[in-house]
Amino acid sequence: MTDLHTADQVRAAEAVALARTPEGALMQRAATGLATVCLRLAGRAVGLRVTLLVGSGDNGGDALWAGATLARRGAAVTGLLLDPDRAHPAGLAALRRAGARVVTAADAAGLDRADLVLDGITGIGGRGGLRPAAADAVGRAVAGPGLLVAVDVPSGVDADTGVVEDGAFPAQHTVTFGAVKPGLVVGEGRGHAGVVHLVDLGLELGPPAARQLTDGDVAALLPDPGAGDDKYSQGVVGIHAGSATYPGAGVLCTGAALRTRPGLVRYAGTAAEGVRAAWPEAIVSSGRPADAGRVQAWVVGPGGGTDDEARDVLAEVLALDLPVLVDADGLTLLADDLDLVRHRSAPTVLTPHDREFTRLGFDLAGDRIGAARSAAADLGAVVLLKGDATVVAGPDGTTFVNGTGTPWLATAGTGDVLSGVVGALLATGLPAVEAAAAGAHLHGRAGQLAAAGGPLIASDLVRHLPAAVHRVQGGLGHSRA
Ligand SMILES: NC(=O)C1=CN([C@@H]2O[C@H](COP(=O)(O)OP(=O)(O)OC[C@H]3O[C@@H](n4cnc5c(N)ncnc54)[C@H](OP(=O)(O)O)[C@@H]3O)[C@@H](O)[C@H]2O)[C@@H](O)CC1
Ligand SMILES: [K+]
Repeated sequence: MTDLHTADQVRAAEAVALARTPEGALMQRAATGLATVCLRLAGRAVGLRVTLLVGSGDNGGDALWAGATLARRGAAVTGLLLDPDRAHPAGLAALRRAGARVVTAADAAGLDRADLVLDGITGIGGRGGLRPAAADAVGRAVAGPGLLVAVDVPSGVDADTGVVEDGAFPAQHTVTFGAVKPGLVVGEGRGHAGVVHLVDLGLELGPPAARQLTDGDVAALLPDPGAGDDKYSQGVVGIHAGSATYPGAGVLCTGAALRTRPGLVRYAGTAAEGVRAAWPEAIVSSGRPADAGRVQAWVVGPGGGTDDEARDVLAEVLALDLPVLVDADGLTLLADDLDLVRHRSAPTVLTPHDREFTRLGFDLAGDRIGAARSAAADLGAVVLLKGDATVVAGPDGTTFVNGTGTPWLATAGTGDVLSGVVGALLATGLPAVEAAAAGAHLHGRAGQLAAAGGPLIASDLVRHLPAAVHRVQGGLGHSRA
């Protein structure tokens, strides 16, 4: 599990640690970790041309100290001071002692010829868009071929929300201190942070603001069937998706459920003929969900249309005292009567993309974690807000950010697959927020595996689900972390 802590949480823990350690010790620890990662990434120090973009706070101090270490190892380091009078004094002295060049913005020629650029403009103390001198330095540095490494947080990225301001530093790697901040793994911030490396500062952090599951965490939520299990004990999922004219959503959703947890899948709906042809393993009927027989969780909505019949089915399923996942057309219908969800006592999982989220009446202004959380609290439901890094929030504030997403998943039908995966996990009896988070993780892993063979379509995802389950359980020679 990767715990995600906000800037305020890190600051509070740092304040406690600072009071217990000699002056400068924490910054030394951070800078040593930073230099170590840089050396590993660059593969050498001697002759390496390094440019430090140095802001006026402690983030700049980290860059200066790390630059001094690299210079002592033989790198040709240039420190560009964006606010020379306010550069971290001890860090600057160390850089000069190590023999590095120190320049100001007026004298910054050659910025685009570095092999490695360290962004120490702002960290968790940054506010808003970069100031002109900083933005100009970023623009010139990124025009070159150098490896782009952000110190703690890419400057211009909000550490908590992942909102990216114009001119922000587009890092390929981010070396972050004390804890991974949510803004490095969610929204546009994920793309700007690149690969995140955590340097442990030994901080005593409280409960995280959000979490990211690892393969090992998901494996623990998916125990293999035991000798005493039968098709019912693994959970029976019911699916109402697709239509006679467009059976695709029913076929994909049913297939995904079967491939995730092949206990028993019941399909009830008008795509019965297509689903039966595709999946002889499913128990298929064209009747109403309430008549489908024993079911432990329902999926309703994908490709089901928005007519009166679909509206009746949605109300009928939501009236059952069982976990229910609502997606796609079901969300469109739900937007007219959110009380259908608010009044439930059994768990509900809603899986909107951005447009469906706003259609439900919630604001989505940059802060995806905050938005998903407030919708979940308002509705008393688990909200899975789809995205490059899908956010899953429970009504009690429990929050997960998915780390396995791939842009290849942005193709038709992948949402139907996700609904089937999460529905199958809900039917096993997992708490709804964990079923949703684990489902998003598996769906992403299946996407990564499918995309390894080139562009993927949704049915490739279904085919790769067993391999994704195997992968998270430690198969294919991969570690679980
Ligand atoms: N505390 C600790 O123990 C440890 C902290 N550590 C490190 O400290 C970092 C936090 O340091 P911090 O608090 O000094 O803030 P920081 O991120 O450097 O930014 C503030 C400065 O930036 C400026 N500035 C603001 N916005 C700007 C903008 N848009 N564009 C341009 N400039 C802008 C702002 O200027 P001002 O508003 O004051 O004029 C101010 O001078 C943290 O991320 C980690 O790297 C580690 O060493 C581990 C130990
Ligand atoms: K930075």
